Amino acid sequence: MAKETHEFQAETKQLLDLMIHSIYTNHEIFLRELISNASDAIDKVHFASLTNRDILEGDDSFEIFLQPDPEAHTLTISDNGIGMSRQEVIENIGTIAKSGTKAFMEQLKKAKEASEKGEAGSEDKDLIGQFGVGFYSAFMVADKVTIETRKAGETQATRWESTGDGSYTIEDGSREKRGTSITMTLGKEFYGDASEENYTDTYKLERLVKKYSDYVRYPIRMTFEWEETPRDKDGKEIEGAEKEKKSEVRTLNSMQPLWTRNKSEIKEEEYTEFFKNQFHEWEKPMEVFHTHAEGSVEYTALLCIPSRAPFNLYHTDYEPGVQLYSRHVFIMDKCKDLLPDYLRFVKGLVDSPDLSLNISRELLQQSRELKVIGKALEKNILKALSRKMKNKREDYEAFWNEFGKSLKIGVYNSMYSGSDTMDKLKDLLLFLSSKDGKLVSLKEYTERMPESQKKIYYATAKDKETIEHLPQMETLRDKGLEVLYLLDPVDEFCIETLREYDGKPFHSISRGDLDLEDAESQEVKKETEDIQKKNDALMKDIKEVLGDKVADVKVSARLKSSAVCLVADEAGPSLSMEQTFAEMDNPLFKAKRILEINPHHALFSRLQDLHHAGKDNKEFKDYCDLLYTQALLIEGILPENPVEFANKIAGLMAR
Ligand SMILES: Nc1ncnc2c1ncn2[C@@H]1O[C@H](COP(=O)(O)OP(=O)(O)OP(=O)(O)O)[C@@H](O)[C@H]1O
Repeated sequence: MAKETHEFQAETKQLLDLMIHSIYTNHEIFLRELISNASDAIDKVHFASLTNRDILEGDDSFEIFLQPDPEAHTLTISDNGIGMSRQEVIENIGTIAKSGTKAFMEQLKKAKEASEKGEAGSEDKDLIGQFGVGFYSAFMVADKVTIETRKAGETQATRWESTGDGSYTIEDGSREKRGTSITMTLGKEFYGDASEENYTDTYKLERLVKKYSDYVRYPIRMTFEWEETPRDKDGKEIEGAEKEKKSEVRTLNSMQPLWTRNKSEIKEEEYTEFFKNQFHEWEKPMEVFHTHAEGSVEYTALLCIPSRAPFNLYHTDYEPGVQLYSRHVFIMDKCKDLLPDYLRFVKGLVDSPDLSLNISRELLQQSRELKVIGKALEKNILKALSRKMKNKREDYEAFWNEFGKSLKIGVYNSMYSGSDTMDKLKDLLLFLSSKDGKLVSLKEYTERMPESQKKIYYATAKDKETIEHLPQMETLRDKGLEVLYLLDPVDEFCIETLREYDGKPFHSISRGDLDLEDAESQEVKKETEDIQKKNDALMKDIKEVLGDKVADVKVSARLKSSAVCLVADEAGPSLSMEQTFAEMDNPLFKAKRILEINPHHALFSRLQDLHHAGKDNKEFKDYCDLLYTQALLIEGILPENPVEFANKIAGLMAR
């Protein structure tokens, strides 16, 4: 096919521009990224060869080869992996289909700004791996990148070339063997003996491979050349003899998988490097699990809880799962059937001789062995979390802030899966408390409940301040009752799924009756019921005016200084759940709204007066409407018709 020139996608252009002009100083990681791509490509052909040996075309000595050329100022990284077809090159290299790219660019811009402001540490963030824009990192050091690739099983090779300036060319290539070679024509700061970052220097490359890619499972090889004075038969240099050129191909990486080594001999930094290398982590993991078991199923697991949640952890494009190996041979990436979904943030691998290499992935994912391993690992992780919560509270809270949402979603989902997940997770949950503004567990909450309190109270809103200003909070605050603040929409779904903790039911302060048991509250309740009876007609007429906006209108026992509040009926969704459903474009779930009016507020007697003048009186109707809209606003819900509301207020003010 003829040579074609293609424009990069607008997003790709932006990304390349940022890469090239980035202040991102850790250029050397480009090597790790390209080696990691090469290793992935070999994994793919290796795996395909398990069921189709022909794909290897007789070449099964997998390797990655580095070829620096100081004269031409180039560095080539070759692999005999799966390769790419012309179409795949266009799809994988020319376009960025990943939704993460935008987020990546924002982070990169932020890092740039932070570094311009001189904020410490801002430049070390290894953003590249996190967002999976690995290949493009080549443009940090190269003025031109050339790819020669041939897909295993196909005959035509493809050549791709770009200077990173907005377009690339693509044409037929001449590569004969399957696999990919990426040649970087290095920028002038990146070659030559005078350069601090000379990527044509074999010793520098060797050091970088040791540092970043030592555990890569395939040999990373390079030819070393040197000059040597010839020696005599006793091994002594021959005086005056002319130096001879020597060369040797050496393997740069140890290839010994870290997880096969003895735990006690592994340093913390080695684990950190490993997770950075293999799992695109960019900081030291929060927790590392390295276990070996020899029960009914033998396995070694090396897992970690990262120190930060990836930006897309809860998006559909996030792929959870751990890598699987059998006797150190890679089987698959991202096996999501090993651990439950609520542990989707756990990264790492499992290597087991009991996992079969030769069955389909579908069967493998349902295998008994995998289930046994998964259950054991889940147990280990939960135990470790529970220990952390008990003994290292600060660390646990750091974990919670990053990954708590996952556990809460896990509890909610157990409603459908019918599993015992809920029981496993309930003691690991934390919520913000009204007591001291700190995070509290359900156990801690119930242990410090006064005896007269029979329920666990909670309030929902977008932020702490809104809850603190809710009219309903006043009574509870006055009585010194602790309220859990549920600030994330998933919190309420989680609590509703649990229903109770240690026999104590959860109760929203914006729902049904508060059921306070103390003597004073009982008295208020009785008094409220009396007022309700006496004002039955008033309540009925307010309800009639408001029509189907509310399910009921009641005299309130929960209000102190505010005139009104809106609560939801005991059954059905709450107001905040209704909001969440509406945001999810699911407006069918509606809360049954109950308007509560404070009988001790001056407005109440005004309402009574207006009511005396007749329920069809316009002013009475306006008051009812205004009261309802106020209650909506307090809940953070916009009125359906803000103009009408504003006009009514204006009219009232002008009177
Ligand atoms: N050496 C290679 N051999 C075959 N395909 C490759 C090679 N290098 C890159 N690719 C293809 O190009 C795609 C894009 O690579 P890139 O490094 O930008 O992202 P990635 O590898 O998918 O993500 P990440 O860097 O997070 O692993 C790869 O997914 C792969 O399909």
